[in-house]
Amino acid sequence: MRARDNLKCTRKQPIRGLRAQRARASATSSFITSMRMPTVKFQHGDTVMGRWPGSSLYYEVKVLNFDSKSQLYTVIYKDGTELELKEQDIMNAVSFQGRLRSRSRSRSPGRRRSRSRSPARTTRRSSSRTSTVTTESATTRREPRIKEVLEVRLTPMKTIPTDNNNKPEHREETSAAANKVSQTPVSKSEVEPEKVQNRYNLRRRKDDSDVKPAEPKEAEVEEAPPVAPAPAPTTLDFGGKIGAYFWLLFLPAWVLYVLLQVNQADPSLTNPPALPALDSFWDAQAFGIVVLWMWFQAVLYILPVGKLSEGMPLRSGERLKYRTNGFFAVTVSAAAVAAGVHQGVDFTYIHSHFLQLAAAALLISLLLSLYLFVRSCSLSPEQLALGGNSGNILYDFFKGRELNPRIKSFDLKFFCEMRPGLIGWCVINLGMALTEMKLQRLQAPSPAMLLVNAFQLLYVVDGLWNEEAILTTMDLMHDGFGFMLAFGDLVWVPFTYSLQAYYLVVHPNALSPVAVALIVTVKLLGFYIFRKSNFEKNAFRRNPADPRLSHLKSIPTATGKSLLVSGWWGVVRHPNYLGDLIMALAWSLPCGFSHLLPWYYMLLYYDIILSSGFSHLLPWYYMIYFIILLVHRDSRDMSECRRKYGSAWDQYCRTVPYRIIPRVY
Ligand SMILES: NC(=O)C1=CN([C@@H]2O[C@H](COP(=O)(O)OP(=O)(O)OC[C@H]3O[C@@H](n4cnc5c(N)ncnc54)[C@H](OP(=O)(O)O)[C@@H]3O)[C@@H](O)[C@H]2O)C=CC1
Ligand SMILES: CC(C)=CCC[C@@H](C)[C@H]1CC=C2C3=C(CC[C@@]21C)[C@@]1(C)CC[C@H](O)C(C)(C)[C@@H]1CC3
Repeated sequence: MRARDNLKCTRKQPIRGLRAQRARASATSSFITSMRMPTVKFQHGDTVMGRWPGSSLYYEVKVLNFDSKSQLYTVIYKDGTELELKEQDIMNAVSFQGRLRSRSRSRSPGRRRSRSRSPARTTRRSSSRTSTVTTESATTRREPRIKEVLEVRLTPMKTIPTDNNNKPEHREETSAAANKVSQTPVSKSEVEPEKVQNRYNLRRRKDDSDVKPAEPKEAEVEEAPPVAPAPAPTTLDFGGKIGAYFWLLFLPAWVLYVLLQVNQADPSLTNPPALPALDSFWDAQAFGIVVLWMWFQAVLYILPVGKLSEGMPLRSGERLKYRTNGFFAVTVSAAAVAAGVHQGVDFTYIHSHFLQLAAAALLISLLLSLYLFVRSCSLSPEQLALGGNSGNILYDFFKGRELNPRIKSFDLKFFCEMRPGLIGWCVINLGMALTEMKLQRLQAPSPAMLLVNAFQLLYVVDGLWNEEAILTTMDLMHDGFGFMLAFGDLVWVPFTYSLQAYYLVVHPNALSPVAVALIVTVKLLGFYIFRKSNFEKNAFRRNPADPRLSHLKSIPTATGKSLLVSGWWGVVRHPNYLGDLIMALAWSLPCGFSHLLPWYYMLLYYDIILSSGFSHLLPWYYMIYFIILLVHRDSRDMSECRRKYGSAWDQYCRTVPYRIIPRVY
């Protein structure tokens, strides 16, 4: 009851500025003096800024009480979450604003000009911004490398999921969820913070029904708050610094090795390719073709055709605009390629110069990564991605420092992720189909080749049709743009995702109509799960009140964003990965499953390893890589969401215990 009163009070009486703060403080302090209690910095009822555990985010909170024994303050967030915080993680709203102002003054002259310095203006800004206010903590500012350690007492609590209209979920369902929790405990590593040493004591108000998860409103987002510089990451992905050196050397070498291997007449493991002379990788014409292709895609990207979509709010609250005309780009590209085929352009060149084309793309991705790294050195820490500024040059070069590198409105990360590589992959597949026809003397591509081409084309066209959805993915929202993505987008995707088609050129595989029907069914099932789940998350992130999602339940988080706990996101934590994996299976099946047999025997008889052809692995290459990629991506995302959402994320993990495959993983 008291908590509810406090919450109402928070809503009705936002911070009124220094005078109100002082009046309240003096009234409470005389009360405290008369009670002969030890003096405490913040008083019951004060509206202050409280740091969210494990992050550098501060939210407006109300002080409920102070425990002199533990020296902890109990505070309540606007979504009803109660936490116990140490004094050093709480800031007086006025000094908080002062600090933000002084930071923004010293760091951004442009912003200084656009802001009023009057206290009234300051107060209004702080009270109107009901969602999040972001800054770095005093500790991280002074000592950016200090590991963030917050001693906060949190007790996992039941969060009552609301439906999409923010009505509390039906009681029975809540208790069902609670039962489920006790039956399926979440693993320790999932619940326990990885980077933060926390003792839990997180309480939610008993009655959540009137708590509307605060999604950022347009006006709030437009009033850009000062930006938190990216603190140096405390844990490094991809095996840390040593891992980054390894990947930097291994990934390009691996692609070139695989391409040399598949180029051989006998591509088996027992027949490793001889290292060719360096100049055989270089072909000026192939380089010119790759440059021309990228240029062509860049022109299509900047044409003022199609929608201008808004990205998700950045740490500054700003939202970038993206030209999402991917479907237009793929249509024009298809028309250009069709015209080329009609005019007799020899697309079998792609097959015969695959290695040189890949080497050219590798060179371009390397030059691009160098450019990205150099330009990121002159940026302020606010523009860097979280996780990309470890201070180690090679790690940061690999991981990517700048979050949204742009040349005017040309977004390099968005362009590379969605255009040249992705559309190029389809053109390569077409080249393989035409080569198959030529080498196998066919009138039309084989059914297996047609399936692989059609499935992967559908995947790419779907991605471009729903291009806006990429704006809510990890790469666009969190990852910096560096070698990993530049290489991934421009080399890895087009030149390794097309290996199934490459394989079929010289390894024909006859398919019965039943097999075709089965494979198509698998593909459609995967596609359905992938599309529906991505749609749900994307639509929910764009507009949580979307009427099409009114049947879904969500739980609020202290950041103002909610998490879906029903629908596809209530089945597993990454339903979109599940759909993607099923589709990957359908891409490999047309190449034949008998190739899996040698692998089965390999486990039994070592000597068969030597006689098993590497060619057998090729069609399953994507599937194997993709499982590794998605499992790793899932764990990266888990840590990131744990950091962002704290106990609400734990609650989600308890309610939805499986990550990708229901009841398996
Ligand atoms: N073919 C390929 O090579 C690859 C394909 N992909 C595909 O790309 C797509 C995007 O993948 P990716 O970016 O990795 O991840 P997701 O699209 O799954 O995005 C993860 C983010 O979604 C939000 N989220 C997580 N759980 C919930 C929930 N319950 N309710 C609402 N929001 C939630 C979180 O962000 P927040 O809360 O901050 O909004 C989280 O960080 C997937 O379909 C994947 O299969 C990915 C990699 C490679
Ligand atoms: C080994 C290595 C260097 C890996 C880098 C990872 C990248 C290859 C992938 C990271 C996320 C990706 C996505 C797609 C392609 C692969 C990369 C770039 C994607 C564009 C494919 C089409 C989908 O419809 C998609 C838009 C959902 C997807 C987004 C993520």
